[in-house]
Amino acid sequence: MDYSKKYLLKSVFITGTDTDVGKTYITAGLAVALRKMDVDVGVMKPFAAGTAQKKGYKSEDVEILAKAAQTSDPENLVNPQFFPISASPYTAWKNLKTKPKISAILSNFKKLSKLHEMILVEGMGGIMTPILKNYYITNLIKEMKIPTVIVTRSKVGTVNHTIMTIQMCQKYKIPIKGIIINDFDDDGYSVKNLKRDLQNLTDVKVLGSIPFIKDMSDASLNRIFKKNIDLKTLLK
Ligand SMILES: Nc1ncnc2c1ncn2[C@@H]1O[C@H](COP(=O)(O)OP(=O)(O)OP(=O)(O)O)[C@@H](O)[C@H]1O
Ligand SMILES: C[C@H](N)[C@H](N)CCCCCC(=O)O
Ligand SMILES: [Mg+2]
Repeated sequence: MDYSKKYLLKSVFITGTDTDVGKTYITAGLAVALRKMDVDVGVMKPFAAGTAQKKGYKSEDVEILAKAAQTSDPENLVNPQFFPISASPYTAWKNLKTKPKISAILSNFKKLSKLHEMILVEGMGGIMTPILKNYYITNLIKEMKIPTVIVTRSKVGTVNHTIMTIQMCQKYKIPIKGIIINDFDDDGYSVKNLKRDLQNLTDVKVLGSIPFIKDMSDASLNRIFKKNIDLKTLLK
């Protein structure tokens, strides 16, 4: 079946209010829970950066995502570009002279969309991470023509970051499926109050919150995400 037509709309970009907010952990958990609902889910990390792993996938993010989705899609399809420094694609380009390849990202996304019902695409850093001059994660999401989920922490300061991220989505006319609060900080806001305030201040739905995950096994992720995330809205 040519999924690219029927299911592309189901694909979702997972962005966040910053790097290290938990986009990989949340994307992995969503991939496991959706797979357990018999959704044929694929994963993509268009750009990855950092210290390359010695074995298997270069990017640890990609390893976590591929394991969660249990796909055997080739690495160059899932992660078309890896930069061996911890930086944005733009900075990596300026430092390493390797230009980010947007066309490869978009054509690989199309190929993956033909192989699965739904693709979860993990971003990189926050939504205004620069890829080229005047081309950000926002522009990439627009060209992929898919909605986004925003991952935010529960630490104090997250309200500002979340509102700024939402306002950038609105500026670029990117549909927002919802917010997921990654409540892995022990000194953050109460999730109940944070959910109340974010929804009141932004009119964007909070799809749920995820606690500190001790066990990244399938069974654990499936239990946590099924219990805490409104997957139906995600699949609408
Ligand atoms: N819910 C969680 N439970 C336990 N640890 C978490 C959780 N979420 C994030 N972490 C911790 O925070 C680190 C960063 O999370 P993660 O790699 O998912 O961030 P990211 O937003 O994907 O970052 P990047 O922008 O580099 O892709 C993880 O390596 C893990 O140690
Ligand atoms: C390497 C790191 N873990 C991320 N993958 C890349 C984060 C880019 C951040 C750009 C910035 O806002 O400074
Ligand atoms: Mg990540």
